[in-house]
Amino acid sequence: MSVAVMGTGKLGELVLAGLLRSGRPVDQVLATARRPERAAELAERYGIRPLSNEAAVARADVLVVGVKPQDAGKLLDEVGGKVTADKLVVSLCAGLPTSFFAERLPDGVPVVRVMTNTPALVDQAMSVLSPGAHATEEHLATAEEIFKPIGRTLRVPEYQQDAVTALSGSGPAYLYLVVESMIEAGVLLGLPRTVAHELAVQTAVGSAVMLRDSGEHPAKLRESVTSPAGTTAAALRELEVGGVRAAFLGALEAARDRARQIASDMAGPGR
Ligand SMILES: NC(=O)C1=CN([C@@H]2O[C@H](COP(=O)(O)OP(=O)(O)OC[C@H]3O[C@@H](n4cnc5c(N)ncnc54)[C@H](OP(=O)(O)O)[C@@H]3O)[C@@H](O)[C@H]2O)C=CC1
Ligand SMILES: O=C(O)[C@@H]1CCC=N1
Repeated sequence: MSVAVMGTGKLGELVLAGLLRSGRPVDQVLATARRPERAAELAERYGIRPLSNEAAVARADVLVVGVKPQDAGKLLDEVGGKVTADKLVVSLCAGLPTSFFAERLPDGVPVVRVMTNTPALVDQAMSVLSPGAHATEEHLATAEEIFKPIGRTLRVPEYQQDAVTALSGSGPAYLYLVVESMIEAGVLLGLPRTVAHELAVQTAVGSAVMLRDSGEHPAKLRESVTSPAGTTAAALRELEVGGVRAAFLGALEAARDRARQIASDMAGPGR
């Protein structure tokens, strides 16, 4: 089964690299790019020969749409009409419902919507799948074959995908901001930047692995760090005064609302 990444940017490249890393033969991994310089970069890095969108649609069994949501309409105008119902379209586009694709593809073409994230780089992605109208169990399993080797997968009903995008799609950025802020705080306290960096990164990695492997609720793990009348309680009070929890609630709502806005901006003919 051959897979084409259509629009190989930051996320598309991670999927492409994951396909190759997971042992898929190089002649079954295809990619398209808009700019010749980008095509050359991908060819050099992965030993593939990027091809046109039209050639990818003709050759691949699975078409992974990696363009920005705002470019998806144009891509579908270009090649959507040539996609046949024996192919599978996998959309990585934030916000866009599978109905957006169904309206621009021939009748019966199956579409699976997937929200993955950048830890795909280290086979630690969280990829969340939802079937569109014509996608069967077999199509979902085919999509999972692409994403399981690069992390965890989960299926949710499509109406949950904007919330998923806000949590795990954008989530790495929130965690990086926390680590970045801890590094700056360490520097403020007088630590050399390299030391602050190492401490913050290893603390993030150790805490994340413990969270996953212990299976404990984060509140319990936080309590076990917080000694009575100790340093952690003093720090946590400042974070609560700063409204960190409320800021996260507001941030995820904003991300969810932005996903909805992207979809409504793209709705209608000619977009
Ligand atoms: N980045 C992330 O963490 C995540 C992104 N996503 C989704 O993934 C998608 C890609 O995001 P991201 O990788 O960040 O964005 P990028 O802009 O890095 O990637 C999009 C790529 O598509 C290319 N492209 C656009 N139109 C065409 C076309 N007609 N034919 C061929 N290639 C084309 C662009 O080319 P050019 O280089 O010329 O601009 C670019 O390389 C988005 O839909 C986003 O919502 C989902 C989850 C996480
Ligand atoms: O910021 C974005 O729109 C994309 C989708 C989720 C993560 N990055």
